[in-house]
Amino acid sequence: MQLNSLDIHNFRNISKARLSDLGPVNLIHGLNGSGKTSVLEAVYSLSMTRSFRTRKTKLVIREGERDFIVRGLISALGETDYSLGVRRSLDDKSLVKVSGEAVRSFGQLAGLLPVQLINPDSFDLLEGGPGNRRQFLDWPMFHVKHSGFFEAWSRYRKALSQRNALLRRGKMGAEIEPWSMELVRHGKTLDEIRRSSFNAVAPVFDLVCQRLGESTVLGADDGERPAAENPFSELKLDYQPGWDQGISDFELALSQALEGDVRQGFTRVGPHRADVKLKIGRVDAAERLSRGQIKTVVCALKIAQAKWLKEEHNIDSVFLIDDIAAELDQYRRAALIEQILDVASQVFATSIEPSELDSSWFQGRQIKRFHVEHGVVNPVATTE
Ligand SMILES: Nc1ncnc2c1ncn2[C@@H]1O[C@H](COP(=O)(O)OP(=O)(O)OP(=O)(O)O)[C@@H](O)[C@H]1O
Repeated sequence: MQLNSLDIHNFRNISKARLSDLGPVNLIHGLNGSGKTSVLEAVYSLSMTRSFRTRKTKLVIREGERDFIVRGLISALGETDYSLGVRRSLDDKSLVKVSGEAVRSFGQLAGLLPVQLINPDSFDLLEGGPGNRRQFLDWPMFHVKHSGFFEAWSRYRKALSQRNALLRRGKMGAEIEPWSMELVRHGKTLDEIRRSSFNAVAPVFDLVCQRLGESTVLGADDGERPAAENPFSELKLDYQPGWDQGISDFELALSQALEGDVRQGFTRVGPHRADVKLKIGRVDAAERLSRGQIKTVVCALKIAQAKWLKEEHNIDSVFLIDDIAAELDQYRRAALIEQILDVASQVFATSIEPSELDSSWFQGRQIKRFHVEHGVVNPVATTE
C-alpha cells in the first residue's frame, strides 16, 4: 500500500500543499519550525483522523481558519485505488470519507492506512504511563478488519462507565451485577485478542532486537568502534492483563476486587488497566538502557508489530519518522532504517539537513525529497 499523493489545507502553518508522485521513501527537509512535522501529522491524521501531537483540533487548524482538510490517494496491490479524506472544524466536527463515502465508525478505516509513528515522544512508550503502552498493544487490532476488537472495546467502555457511576454512589449487589457481567464478557474478549496478538508479536520483537543489536555490534568490524555486547539480548516483554496474574481469570479478579472497588469508587482491575512491561532481569528496561537504546527498542516494538501485521494479515504499514537523527548515532540510524525498510511499504522521514538521511541507507529504493520553508512544500529535483 502506498500513499500516491497528499493534499493539505489549513493544517498548522501549511495553507495549501500538494505532495504528488510520492514514492516508497519520502524525505522531508527544512529548518526548525518550517512545517516538516506538520506534513507527518497530516499523514497521521488521514490514518487516525486526529493529530498525534494534540487532541485539540483548534491547535491544528491554521490560525484564522475554520477547518483543516487532508486528502490522500492510496494504491494497494490487487485493490482498486481509493481516496481518504479528513476534514475537522473549529467546533470539533469531523467528516471522514473513503472514496467519497462518509465513514460512520472508526472500524471502517481498519487497514486502509496503518501508520507507525517514530518521533521524539516515542520514548514515552517505555518511560511514560501505561496508557501509551495500551495504545501500542491495541494498534494492530485497530487495523485488522472484523477482529471483534472495536465492538468489544466500545461495549466494555460503556459497561465500565456504568459500573463506575454506581460504585461512586456506593452501590453493590444486584444493581452492579449486570454491569460486572457485561464487563467480564467483553473484557475476556479484549484480553483474548490482545493476548494472542501479543504472543505473536513478542517473538518477532526478539528477532528484530537481536538483529538491531547485532548489526550495531557487527559495525565494530569497521575498526572505528570498540566491540560491545548486544545490549538487547536480555530484554523480556511481559503482557499484564490488568489484574494480578496469580488470579486465574478476569471474572474472579473482578469479584475479589469488589469490596475495594466500592471503597474507592471505581473499577480497579480489568483490561482498561492492562500494560506491557519491558525488563532486563528484574529492572525496568527504561531504567537500564541509554536514550539511544530506548529509542531503538521502541522502534523494534513498532517494526515487530508491522511485520506481524504484514505476515499474518497481509496488511502494509507506512512509517512516519520524525527527526531520526535525534539520539541515534549513524550506525543505529542505518540499522534502524534497514529494519524499517524490511517491513514498511512506504516511509516518510524528516530531518533538518538532507545529509542527516544518507541515501545509501535506503538500499536502492526510489527516494523523493521535499523541502519545506514557512509552510510551503516543494519537491527537490534529485538524481537518487
Ligand atoms: N495552528 C497553527 N497555525 C499556524 N501556524 C502554526 C499552528 N500551529 C503551529 N504552527 C507553526 O507551524 C510551524 C510548523 O511546525 P512544525 O512542528 O511542523 O515544524 P518542524 O519543521 O517540524 O520544526 P522542528 O525542526 O523544529 O521540529 C511552527 O512554526 C509553528 O509555530
